[in-house]
Amino acid sequence: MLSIENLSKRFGSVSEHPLFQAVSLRLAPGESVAIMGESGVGKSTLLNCLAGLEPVDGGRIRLRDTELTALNEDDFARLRRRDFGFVFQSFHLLPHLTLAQNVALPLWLLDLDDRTAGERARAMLERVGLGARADDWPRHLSGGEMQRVAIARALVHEPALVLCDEPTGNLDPERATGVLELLFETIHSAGAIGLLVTHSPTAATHADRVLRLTRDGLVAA
Ligand SMILES: Nc1ncnc2c1ncn2[C@@H]1O[C@H](COP(=O)(O)OP(=O)(O)OP(=O)(O)O)[C@@H](O)[C@H]1O
Repeated sequence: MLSIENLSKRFGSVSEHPLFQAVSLRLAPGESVAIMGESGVGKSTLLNCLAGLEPVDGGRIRLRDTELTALNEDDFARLRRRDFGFVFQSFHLLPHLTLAQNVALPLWLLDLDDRTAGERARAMLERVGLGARADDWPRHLSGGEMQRVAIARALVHEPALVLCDEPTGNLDPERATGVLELLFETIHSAGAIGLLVTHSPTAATHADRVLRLTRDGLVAA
């Protein structure tokens, strides 16, 4: 379970109006939500707060039994490696690693041995339809294929929470649909919680629920 209670975030002095406040949301394993909202309202900042990359000014975030907002940086970094997956607009594949090595990265960071990490990475690449390309290089892939690898990397360590920031922003509509179907199918079947930030109403329809972020919280879109 992910539980966000009354979250608020402010940049600048306390006299300034918060960027957003009263953000509350509960999501069970296997559930997903898309968050839309006008440019600059704080969608990416909200994801950064959830990932512990930005401090919050008020409220609480709990994931499973852990209050994330009470963790110190080191503990959050450990938990982030284990329980979070990320998919961004830019695919962030490492060019000097093969696809299998890119996907194995989160497992190496969790100290899995090379052999197990390699096997799991290859199995995950199979799931996203790129098993035959495991030893190929990122530069040989199309944008849609790169994002499939990024999805495999985001989910290979079976994270509890997958944060996606405009994951199909660099893809044409046809590729975007295929990638989103794969992304949400993989999140749901893994029993993970998916949180998607997007400007695209079409992309948002792939999530179970669509919400809009406002300065005063999340409302139905
Ligand atoms: N580290 C920071 N320091 C100060 N202001 C920041 C910082 N990060 C973001 N902001 C400001 O917070 C506001 C929200 O930014 P954010 O990127 O979260 O919005 P967004 O809703 O994701 O926008 P978009 O849809 O355009 O990507 C913006 O005005 C931005 O300039």
